[in-house]
Amino acid sequence: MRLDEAGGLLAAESARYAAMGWMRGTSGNLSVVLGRDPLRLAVTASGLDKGMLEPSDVVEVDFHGAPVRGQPLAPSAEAGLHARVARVSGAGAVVHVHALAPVIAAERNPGGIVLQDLEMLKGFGRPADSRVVVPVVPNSQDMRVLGDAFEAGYDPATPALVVARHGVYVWGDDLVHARHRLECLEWLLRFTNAVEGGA
Ligand SMILES: CSCCC(=O)C(=O)COP(=O)(O)O
Ligand SMILES: [Zn+2]
Repeated sequence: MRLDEAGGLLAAESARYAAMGWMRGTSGNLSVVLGRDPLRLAVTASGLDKGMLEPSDVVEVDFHGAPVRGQPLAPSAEAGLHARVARVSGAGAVVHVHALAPVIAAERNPGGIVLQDLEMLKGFGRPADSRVVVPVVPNSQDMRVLGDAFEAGYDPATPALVVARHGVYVWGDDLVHARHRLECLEWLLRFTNAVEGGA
């Protein structure tokens, strides 16, 4: 995929998440894989209102999340984790939002959030009767620390990571696949929070 094509897709998906209230302020970031050998991603630029991105508000980064050449905008501060997730999982797209339900669920379940016997698990790529543990890692400003924590608990069958007191990452074959998974996971976590008591 070309960078300009990726920019259009990332801007449209970001606007959609922002309208859902999952990218408040300048929070959240999205990426799509442009090529695998070597790994290249298009990632949203840092610090912008993700509900108002232009297709040019993206940056091409390498497998460390660093810009591949002189580009006018800085990549997302979390580009390094996007690249790590794409590299380890083989996903074609990684999405990160600041929806509230995942953060509340992680606060209550810092060792991992258990989801079980729910029809919506099928929208997360798992059988309805399965037992899924969504990993939770402590927040860090160092993407290598977050990446190491992600990789240590990585289960190829579970395409999500919750960063405590921060937000959630979900990945898929492409941006639409990742969105469908995220929408279902957010529903599952809202359900879990409600059953456990509270929001
Ligand atoms: C108020 S958002 C704090 C930074 C963050 O967690 C985030 O998702 C946005 O960072 P970016 O560098 O991608 O704008
Ligand atoms: Zn974030």
